Amino acid sequence: MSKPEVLMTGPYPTWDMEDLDSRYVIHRLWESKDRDAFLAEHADSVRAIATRGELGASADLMKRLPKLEIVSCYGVGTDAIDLRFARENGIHVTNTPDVLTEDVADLGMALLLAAARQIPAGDAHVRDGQWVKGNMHLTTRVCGKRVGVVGMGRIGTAFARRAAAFDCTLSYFARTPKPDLPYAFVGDLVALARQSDFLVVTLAGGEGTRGIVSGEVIDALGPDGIFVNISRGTTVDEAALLDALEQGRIRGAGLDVFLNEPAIDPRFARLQNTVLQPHHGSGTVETRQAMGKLVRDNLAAHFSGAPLLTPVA
Ligand SMILES: NC(=O)c1ccc[n+]([C@@H]2O[C@H](COP(=O)([O-])OP(=O)(O)OC[C@H]3O[C@@H](n4cnc5c(N)ncnc54)[C@H](O)[C@@H]3O)[C@@H](O)[C@H]2O)c1
Ligand SMILES: O=C(O)[C@H](O)COP(=O)(O)O
Repeated sequence: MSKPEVLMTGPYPTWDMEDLDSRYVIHRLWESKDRDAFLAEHADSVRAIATRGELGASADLMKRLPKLEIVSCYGVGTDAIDLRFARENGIHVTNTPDVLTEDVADLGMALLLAAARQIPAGDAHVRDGQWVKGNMHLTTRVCGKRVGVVGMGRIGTAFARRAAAFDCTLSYFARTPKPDLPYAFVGDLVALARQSDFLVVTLAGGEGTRGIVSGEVIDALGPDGIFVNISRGTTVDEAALLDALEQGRIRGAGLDVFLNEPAIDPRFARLQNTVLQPHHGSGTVETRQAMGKLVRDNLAAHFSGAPLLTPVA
């Protein structure tokens, strides 16, 4: 039997590419010189898209592939996939939940610690020879503080567990209370920010959460507050965040996600009170291997008629 044809929107690590190449005919969209011509050439044979969280699959792309059966996403966030179009057209969508949760939560904790304890500044103090001239300025304690988690899903819950181990007091904002969790539910995001020392965003992206962390929420966090975002850049009013950081209206931030990645607003690079990461929450070998395996297992399940492991649509 001939191999199913799969359109890939961007590359995966070598260990995935080798396996995918052995099982499927892979069409590498990112290598095409003329995207329209490339899609037209393979339109009648592509049965699957293997994509990444940030590349997604738009309705426009899916429309051009009339034989499309499944979109398998390397990432848990499906905000860049037009789920409505997929559902209306009977196209399956899968993602990679759970396998990345712990590493993303780890990075969230690392960003909080790095921003509060100003680890990059301490590193520079030692590295640049400033230490012999004098001691570094004092920083902010993390343990025992009040942490507000915005969006209490898998990653939010894993982050809260870590913060609890630092003896922090946890409260959270979600659409509905989670009675199984031993943390206080706060249904008003401004109120949550006002009563928190640190605000940590772990929400899903997409239109439902766009700009939900508004200027008002950031101001409510206050001049001693630290903001951490490990969700999507879209969840925060980024201009308001930048203004607040530049003007010292919040103490600092730890950010893994931004608008317009990777060409982020250059104002971020000039901030001394902010720790930046290149959307690397899931960026460990262990997690990326597990994510790639899940993408491949979902495709294999689909093409063998078995139930999908992690269906979204
Ligand atoms: N930084 C990274 O590298 C990285 C890695 C993986 C995931 N992520 C992001 O983290 C997000 C969360 O992942 P997860 O596995 O925890 O997903 P999840 O679905 O378990 O959690 C998302 C939470 O957001 C909540 N939510 C959605 N819309 C909301 C709204 N309008 N108001 C309040 N709460 C709302 C949901 O109820 C859910 O609890 C992903 O969607 C992705 O965007 C980032
Ligand atoms: O590559 C990514 O975007 C992240 O590592 C994981 O994807 P997600 O953030 O879409 O889950």
